[in-house]
Amino acid sequence: MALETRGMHLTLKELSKSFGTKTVLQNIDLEIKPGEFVAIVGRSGCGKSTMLRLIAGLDAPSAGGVFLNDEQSHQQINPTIRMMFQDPRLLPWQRVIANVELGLLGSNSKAYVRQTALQVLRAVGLEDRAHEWPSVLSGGQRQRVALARALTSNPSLLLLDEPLGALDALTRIEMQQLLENLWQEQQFTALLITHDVEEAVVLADRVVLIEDGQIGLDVKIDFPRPRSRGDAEFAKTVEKILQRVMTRQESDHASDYALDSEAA
Ligand SMILES: Nc1ncnc2c1ncn2[C@@H]1O[C@H](COP(=O)(O)OP(=O)(O)OP(=O)(O)O)[C@@H](O)[C@H]1O
Repeated sequence: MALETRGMHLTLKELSKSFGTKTVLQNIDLEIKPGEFVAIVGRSGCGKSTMLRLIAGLDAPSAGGVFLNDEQSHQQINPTIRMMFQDPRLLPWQRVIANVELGLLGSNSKAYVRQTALQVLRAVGLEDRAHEWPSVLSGGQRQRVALARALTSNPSLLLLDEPLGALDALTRIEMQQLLENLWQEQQFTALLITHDVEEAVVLADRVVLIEDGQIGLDVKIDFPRPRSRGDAEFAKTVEKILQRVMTRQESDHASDYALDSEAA
């Protein structure tokens, strides 16, 4: 696996997206440094997945732009960006190894593709399941295969749309640790959508809250890693972000409270 820093520098400039008359994202300015891990939180329907789709080039902004390593993206598919979803989206008619090999696009030799896929499967702890069908794996194992597939091509940006949302609590914690380890090792830039504020504070360098189509909070998390959920500062930070999310859910008016983008 590559050890050099090669995370993507991602910048959103005055990014807006509307569907018909409904404005979902409005003038979003956000800079994510190479190798940074940023978590996006916010109430259901606030525009988190829409933001990820714009970054991935799967949808076009209504105004403003997405800049990948300082170059404006024009909806072309960028092979150094990979996505992972809540549903692992494995091909059931392909064995685990073949599913992982799908992550390696282009004209690589068969031997290279096989060797790389096995190496990444080893990194997610599933090398011994390489020749099985996805259907015999557990939900957590399938998500590990999806993570392996996303990482085979050494992405510079990994977009994670609630990838651990369907897992049980223990498997989820194990996957968080695996994701953190692989991110530290491979040094890609990571953007994680999650409904779980604790997960955001465990994993991210920054937690960004989207509300009313804008950035309501941008909180730097600088506790040492690996982070302990039992730590008093940790619990305080989670609580403050949660309070803000919940306050907003109960409020009908954006002007009911002031924006505070300094710290939670
Ligand atoms: N293609 C589309 N056409 C019309 N409306 C859309 C489209 N895609 C998303 N929306 C609307 O945009 C809003 C934001 O959707 P989005 O999926 O980005 O929210 P989200 O924050 O990811 O929600 P959740 O947390 O529930 O997944 C929603 O009101 C949704 O109905």
